[in-house]
Amino acid sequence: MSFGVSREEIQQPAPLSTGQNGNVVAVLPTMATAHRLRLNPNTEHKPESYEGLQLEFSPLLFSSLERYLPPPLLSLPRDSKLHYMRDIIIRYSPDGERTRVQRHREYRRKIISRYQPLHRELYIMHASNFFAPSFLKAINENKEQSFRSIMAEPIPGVFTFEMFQPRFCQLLLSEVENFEKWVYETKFRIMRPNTMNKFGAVLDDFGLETMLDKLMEDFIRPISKVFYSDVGGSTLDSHHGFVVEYGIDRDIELGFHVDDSEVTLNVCLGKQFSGGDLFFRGVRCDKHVNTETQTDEILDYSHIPGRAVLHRGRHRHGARATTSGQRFNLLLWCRSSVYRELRKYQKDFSSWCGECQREKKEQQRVSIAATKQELLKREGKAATRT
Ligand SMILES: O=C(O)CCC(=O)C(=O)O
Ligand SMILES: [Fe+2]
Repeated sequence: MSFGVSREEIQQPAPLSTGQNGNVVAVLPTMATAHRLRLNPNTEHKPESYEGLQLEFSPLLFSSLERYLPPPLLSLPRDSKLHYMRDIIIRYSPDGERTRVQRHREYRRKIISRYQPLHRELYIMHASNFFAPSFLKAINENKEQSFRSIMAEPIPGVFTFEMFQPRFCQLLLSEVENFEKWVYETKFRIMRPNTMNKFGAVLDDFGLETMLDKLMEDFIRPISKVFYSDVGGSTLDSHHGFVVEYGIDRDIELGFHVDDSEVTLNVCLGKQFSGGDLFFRGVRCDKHVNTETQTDEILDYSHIPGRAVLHRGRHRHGARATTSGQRFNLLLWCRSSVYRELRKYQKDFSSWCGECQREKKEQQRVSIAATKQELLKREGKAATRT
């Protein structure tokens, strides 16, 4: 399940980027992600003892639940496992998170019971009707080489490929417009995808959650497992799916930001438009989110209907003004609860953060220079002795 989002604006020192006014980075604060458990317990695993700790639930509950944790979490410190399991228990406890989840469920239930879908065929995954044949073939082959054969990678970590059939794009657009019409006529107060968008609709809220879950699990996760394993690409387990709408009477542009996702799928659905380029400016961890852009991190991409862009959520980006016509894009923010838990303990992000990489290289350069200096000094001393 996913929730409405708010974004937080952060000051950004002037980046080395072309033409964007944005000296602001908008970061989407972390939303509650769906923590997951295994279906069957790992009977080989010997759980820790949680006796003697100040806990609001029985220590035995934690020991029993530990066998259900996803395998990568089992070797974490006891505190971490405790934290993860506590989040799950709280979700099912009387107050707090549970109230929030329940309110959102109630909101969805109301919409789904009142809104009449226009194209029911969209609500169940039908791969051969939805996807371009080249995309389906690559997914079926499920090999890095097959994925690469249909993809362009204009800058490391950003992949673009033909994904949806034109008819699917038209049907989804027409469904979203029908939903918006219903919202207008019934004056139902809906939540927009996030606070930076005044327009657009959360697809999960009006019945498309199951279809989008399938899209993530069967189509995006296999690709992410290959290209984004360093940010939990193989353990994506929840999503936030929505459509954004740009044009003269809609949103115009989208400021510089990072997504609240591990991996983002962004597909242009149409219609006819000019402008609206997506710009990328390097991947950053929390600590480095406001650091300068390097020249080799600059990418400007023009959307093409039916074509997908796949990137890490932490890849800084924004969308320029749509100057005429209307642009609709489908966004699927894919998240991994397991990765988010692990990230709290792992502070080396140099496999994906451009600035962490630069810092690491600089440290290595300094240490090599110091070693060379030391060796030269020793050789110099040895030379004077002989
Ligand atoms: O409009 C676009 O293509 C970008 C949308 C986006 O980045 C977002 O909604 O997070
Ligand atoms: Fe985004």
